[in-house]
Amino acid sequence: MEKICVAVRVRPPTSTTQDSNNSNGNHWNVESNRISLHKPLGTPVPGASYAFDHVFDQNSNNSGVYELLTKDIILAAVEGFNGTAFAYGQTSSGKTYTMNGSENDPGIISLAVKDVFQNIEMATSREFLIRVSYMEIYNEEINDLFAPDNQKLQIHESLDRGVFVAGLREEIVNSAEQVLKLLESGEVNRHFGETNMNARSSRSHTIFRMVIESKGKNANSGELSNLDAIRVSVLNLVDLAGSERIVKTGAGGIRLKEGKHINKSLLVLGNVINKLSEGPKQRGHIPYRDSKLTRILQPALGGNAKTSIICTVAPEEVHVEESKGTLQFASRAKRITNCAQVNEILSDAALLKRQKLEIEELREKLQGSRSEVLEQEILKLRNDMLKYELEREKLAMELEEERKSHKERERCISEKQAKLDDFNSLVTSSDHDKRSAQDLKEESADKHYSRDSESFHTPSLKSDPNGFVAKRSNYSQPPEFSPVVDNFGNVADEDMWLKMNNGFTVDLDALQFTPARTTQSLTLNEESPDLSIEHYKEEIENLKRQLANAVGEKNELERSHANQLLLNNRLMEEISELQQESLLIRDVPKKLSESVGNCKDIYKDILSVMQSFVADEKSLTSKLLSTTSEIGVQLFSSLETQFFIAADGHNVSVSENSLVQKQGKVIFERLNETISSLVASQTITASEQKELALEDASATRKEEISNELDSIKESYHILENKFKLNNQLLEDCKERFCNLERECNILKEEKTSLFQKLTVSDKKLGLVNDQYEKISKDLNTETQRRKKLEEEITQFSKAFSHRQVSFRSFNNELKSRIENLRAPS
Ligand SMILES: Nc1ncnc2c1ncn2[C@@H]1O[C@H](COP(=O)(O)OP(=O)(O)OP(=O)(O)O)[C@@H](O)[C@H]1O
Repeated sequence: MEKICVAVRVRPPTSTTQDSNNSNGNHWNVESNRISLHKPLGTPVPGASYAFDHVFDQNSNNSGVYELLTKDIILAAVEGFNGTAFAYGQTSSGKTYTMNGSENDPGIISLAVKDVFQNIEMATSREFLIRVSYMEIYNEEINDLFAPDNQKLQIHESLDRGVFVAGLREEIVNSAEQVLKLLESGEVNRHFGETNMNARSSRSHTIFRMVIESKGKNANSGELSNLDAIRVSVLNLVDLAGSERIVKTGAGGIRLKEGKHINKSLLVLGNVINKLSEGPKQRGHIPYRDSKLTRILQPALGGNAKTSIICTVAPEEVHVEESKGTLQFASRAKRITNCAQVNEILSDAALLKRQKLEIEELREKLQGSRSEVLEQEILKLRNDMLKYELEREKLAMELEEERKSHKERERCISEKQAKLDDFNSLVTSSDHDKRSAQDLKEESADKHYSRDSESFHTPSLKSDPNGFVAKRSNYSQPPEFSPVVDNFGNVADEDMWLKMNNGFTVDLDALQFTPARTTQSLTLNEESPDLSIEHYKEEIENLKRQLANAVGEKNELERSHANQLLLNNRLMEEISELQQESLLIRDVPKKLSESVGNCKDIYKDILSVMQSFVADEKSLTSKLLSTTSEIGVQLFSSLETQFFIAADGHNVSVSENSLVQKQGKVIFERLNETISSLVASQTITASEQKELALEDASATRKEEISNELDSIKESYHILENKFKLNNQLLEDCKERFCNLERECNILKEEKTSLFQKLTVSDKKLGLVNDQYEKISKDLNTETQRRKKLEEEITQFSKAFSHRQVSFRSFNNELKSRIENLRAPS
């Protein structure tokens, strides 16, 4: 047995609260492992001093916290002990910072992951398998952070796995880096939200889980008991959502709903811690089942695990009340003792494990049903079992009969086969005996055997006189008929024919039997010598058909026999399954009887607690309570008896039923008596009534006033907050107005300078326009001048060509005159 390790960590004041913290109010003082509230002048506030295993002040870092609080748990987890570390505290007190850390100050989760892998590397004598999962409990629903589609997962409980979340994705990992990457991806799916208290407030409880399995490396050679065992430990690292006062967080809508769920589950956690801190005798029923969080953390709280809790505290004076609440929670948690032990599973117990699982599944299936339904189901299963047994016996008998008739048929077939063989041998020997000189005559004729001969295709006999064909053709008497081929199985194949007949090929298809044989050595024929060969043929054909039928029948029977065997095996399997199931079911009433016993104890506890609230033992309420208690206990006892009887393996007999009925009757009478006595006690005197009425009225009034006072306080807080908010808004507005005014002036200046620039540009534009018009005019004049010049050039070129023509004719004329002149006259 060891106590839970509890530490407190005070976070540094946040930038938004730093100013208010500087105000000279009460403050927390940390000294060694003690934290106490001090007045502004340093005197301690009475009753507000707490001691823990460790107290970390504002200057602490995550690795310091890890070293002192969590490292041992991680080492133990590698050695096979379950471990849990969780952070508890009001919203914005630094839980997520402690568990997840920051870039410069890695949190407990990443330090733990790295340490696990480092320790595994050092444990060289064992081999390890690590699985990780990451879930959140958001609005009392479990979601898988590694697989966002896995929502609303259910919690189950089994003998070997304990409490577990069904359907949660588990990743097998082999390095710290891989785990940290997975965590990063899971973090994206987590629910965060902004509140007045925390810009990034966790809206869900998260549980990061590592399952560490290990086995000795030399399992086969070493001592069986130690090395063959598999160690399985579960390490939970939990970041709880913070408790919050709705007024402070300013939550509404979704945030409000989340806040309610968070507070409710933390309240249940508080209740569980309260109960556990009371010690084993006083604690009674522990309400683990009241929330998913406590259900999952059940082994960590008073169970088989090493557990540490880090309670985070916000230093600001405004949070003093919440911080006190956290410290009280921590003080109570300190009293809890756990009993951690190495979890070892023997490998040859795997079958047993599976059976336990099946029993568990069956139990779960049956849980929630009422006892009659259970009994009916048991009866139904028993009936089914009997039915199956009967059916099995019937089938076994049928099978036996089938076997017998099968043997009979086989015997018939073998007899027929023997007959047929006899017949064949008779036919063969008779053929052999009746070889005749006719063969010799045919021998010469066969020399000239022609393949064209339509009548009789018989192979050469001379080629191999001792061969099969020759022998078969060697009739002692002149045959009128060729031998009868009884069975083509005995006839040589084509190659053989060729070998035997020196290249002569016989057409087996054309082989015919000659008609009407007169002599046969067969006994049958002796009795009826006139029997024709057709008759034999027919008989042989018949026998062959019979044989084929018999063989078919035999095959069919073999098939059905195999089917029957299969069916039989299947039935045997089903029956043994059913027998196992019925054995398991037989255990159910016993378990139910146990759980009814437990319920009875819890019920008693509840009622005794309720009675302790009633001051006057003789009051009506007290009487009512004690009667209810007795009735309830009796009811539970009858249920217990019922289940006990059922667990004994009997159906509830008539006499037992009447016993239960009697008990019911007694309960009913007791109830009637109580009601009448209650009614009687109501007739009290008028003065007593008045007194009571007055007392009631004053109590009610007092309660009303106290309620009103509470609501006024609450409204005052709300108004105060609103006032602060409005002031803040006003300040913001002023600042924004100044900013806007400044921006407006700048804009005005910009506008004037732009206007000036615009005028200058206008002037420049006018000048450019003038220049443009002038250039256009010049261009027109130039164009016209150019046109004129072109016309002149045209005229000049016309005149030039005209002159060129007249010059050429003048030249010609001149040339002819010179010719004339030169010519001798
Ligand atoms: N030890 C610390 N050193 C520096 N900053 C811290 C420390 N603890 C908390 N903070 C800062 O305080 C703020 C609130 O912390 P955090 O989000 O961890 O609170 P929480 O308890 O997880 O709140 P909630 O329950 O709303 O999720 C964050 O900005 C965080 O960085």
